[in-house]
Amino acid sequence: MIKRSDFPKNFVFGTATAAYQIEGAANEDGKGPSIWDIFSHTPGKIMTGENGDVACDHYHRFKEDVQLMKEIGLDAYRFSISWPRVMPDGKNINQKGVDFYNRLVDELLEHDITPFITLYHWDLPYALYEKGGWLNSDIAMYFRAYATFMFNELGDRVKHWITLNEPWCSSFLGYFTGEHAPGHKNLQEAIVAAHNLLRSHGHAVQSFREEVKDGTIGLTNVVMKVEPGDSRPESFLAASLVDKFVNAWFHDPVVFGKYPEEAVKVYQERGLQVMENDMDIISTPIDFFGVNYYTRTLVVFDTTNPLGFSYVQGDLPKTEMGWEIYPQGLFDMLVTLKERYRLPLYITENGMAGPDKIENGKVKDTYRIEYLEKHFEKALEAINAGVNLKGYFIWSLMDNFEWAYGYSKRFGIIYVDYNTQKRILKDSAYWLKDFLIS
Ligand SMILES: OC[C@@H]1[C@@H](O)[C@H](O)[C@@H](O)c2[nH]c(CCc3ccccc3)c[n+]21
Repeated sequence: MIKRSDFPKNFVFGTATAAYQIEGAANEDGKGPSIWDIFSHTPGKIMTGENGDVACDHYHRFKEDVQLMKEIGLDAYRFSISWPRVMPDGKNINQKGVDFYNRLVDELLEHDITPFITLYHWDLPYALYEKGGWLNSDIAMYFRAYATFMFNELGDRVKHWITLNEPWCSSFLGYFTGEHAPGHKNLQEAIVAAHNLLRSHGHAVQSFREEVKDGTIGLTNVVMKVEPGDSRPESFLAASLVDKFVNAWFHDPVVFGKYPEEAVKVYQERGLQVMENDMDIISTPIDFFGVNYYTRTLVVFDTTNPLGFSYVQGDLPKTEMGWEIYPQGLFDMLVTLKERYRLPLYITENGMAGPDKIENGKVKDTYRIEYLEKHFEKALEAINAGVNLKGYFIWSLMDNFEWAYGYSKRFGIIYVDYNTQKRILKDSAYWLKDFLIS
């Protein structure tokens, strides 16, 4: 049985959350609307018709939540800052919003929990969306100013920063499939948004080097293990191409200063415009990649689809999200990332949505314990294979607003009763507590 002491001494175990998914207080103390506030209030966008107005009420309950993290024995906590809470119009400061994050950071430090901050986890100030949002190249300057302000405000106490959470999701789910805010369905917009997201990332890293000299900064991507869904050679080709679009497209430019060749041609015909010195900014050196790993993606050759491929369902056991449980993919991707980019890595998200039910005041989420155990084992295997893996953040600390699924998907190791806001440690939290002292 795997033990915490099998991991390197300074390896950090933590949990991850995001502002819009847990804070609530959506219109309180001067916070401005984000694109997710508007999207979640737009009929038909959220499967359950719910929104993040209250969520887990973390804005008011953060002391209790930090106490629970301490009780479990977490080393670290990854959370995001709501840009429109600190800058309601995307530019001018709302001191009450800033004060909340100062209080949260101080509470974490008082409990010996290391804060890891994500600057952007999808909740763009709506005021900036009205100026074009990620489609307007000026967004990089707004993001740089926001990042610089936060580095100055919290950089004396917070030494680990992530610029963006999953630019692939922000651009392709937000601007191509339309499943996420702002709900556009335009491939050209998705490509432009992705480029501006990466430019914004690069500008924030440049500022960080001036403002927080003893800190580390990285980029978190969703990392999908893309495999062929059948044995046709064309499907192997399709899988390798999809891997370029979803994985390499958001890693290569940050390290090599160039987009993957095979994909550039496709995108240049669809509106990608790279200006002079964009790639130099995007490839400003970072200290680590954050890896959000959940499952594999199966792809088959498909001429009926204009892009030449389609996704297929695999036959492995699945979580409540319909995602296959595939721990081997975590090992494979950690090794792939290490060999290609030679950067330290953090698993910034891994976890599962389960059919969590309260029975006699307990949640017997044995399936989540097994899921975490298997993925912990693969992470350790990767470390022993030479991957410089520095930490592992479970998604998530507590059940929360699961974007287009509303509150119907529970990822937490802590159960949230949304009627009473009562927090109940699931069996997986007790298992983790024991693991962390093993
Ligand atoms: O869905 C669970 C979590 C979200 O709650 C987080 O906010 C977000 O960072 C996050 N990203 C992913 C992976 C996204 C993804 C999976 C499979 C296919 C496409 C995208 C899963 N999650």
